[in-house]
Amino acid sequence: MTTDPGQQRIGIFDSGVGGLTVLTQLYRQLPNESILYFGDTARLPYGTRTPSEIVEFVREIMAWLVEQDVKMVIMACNTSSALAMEMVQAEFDIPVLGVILPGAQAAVQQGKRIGVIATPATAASNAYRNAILEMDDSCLVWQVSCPAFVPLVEQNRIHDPYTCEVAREYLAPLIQQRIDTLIYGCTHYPLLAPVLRSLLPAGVTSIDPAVRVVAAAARELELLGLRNAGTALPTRFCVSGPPQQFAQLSVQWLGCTPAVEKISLPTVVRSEAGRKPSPVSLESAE
Ligand SMILES: N[C@@H](CCC(=O)O)C(=O)O
Repeated sequence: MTTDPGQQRIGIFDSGVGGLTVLTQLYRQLPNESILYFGDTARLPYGTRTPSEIVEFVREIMAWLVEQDVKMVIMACNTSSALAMEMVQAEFDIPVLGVILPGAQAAVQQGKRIGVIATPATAASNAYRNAILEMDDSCLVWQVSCPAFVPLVEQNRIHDPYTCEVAREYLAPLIQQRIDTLIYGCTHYPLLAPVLRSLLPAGVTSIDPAVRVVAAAARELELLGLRNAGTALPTRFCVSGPPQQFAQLSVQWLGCTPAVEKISLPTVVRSEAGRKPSPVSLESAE
């Protein structure tokens, strides 16, 4: 166990390279913090999985991150944030932030006609629609499920003409509705920003929830007295699939080739350390 809690790492996770958009924001806004990045590359994409599969994956990842002694977790994955936030808050006793609320908040401060592009699981969950309407019920929300995007990013086909074609199709109904704001409702999508921006009318503001979630993490660390006063350690990158593939793909966004470890996630058992103890009933407390 680390003695100074400030020096513990912040754990962030995604199915693949999408979380790098959150990592980039962490480097910008919290340069002194040390990060542990996990990409569940053996099981991506998450967006076409069932809700119960997603909850199970997140449970395993959370248990592993707690084992690694992180001081906070940022779910750098909209699909996980949309489907597993409730489970995480009920079962794990460390600060955890998701991307949905910060993204919704940024959008309602920006516009009234809001488009959301997201994975099929996130779109079907209505997490963004519900969060936006709860904050401002005068907003209009259109959600589009974009199943092709994550595989295209993970196959490094961002500049492929086919990607532009697919993006044009996904954005068409939103442009037709004259949206003024577009939420990148998947952390992979800011990596497609050059393509998406070339198709969107100039007046549409695009929202990357990563900016806000990291700002919220900074406030939370401050509040809890968990900011690192020292210098950041190099980011530790871990994946469940081939490490070389992740390293080769991510170099274009990181600007250097990361050292990547392959790890196996633990099978979760209820009484693991760091998890909330199950509530004690009156009978057993007596
Ligand atoms: N980065 C993705 C995960 C997408 C996927 O694996 O389908 C998200 O934010 O939802």
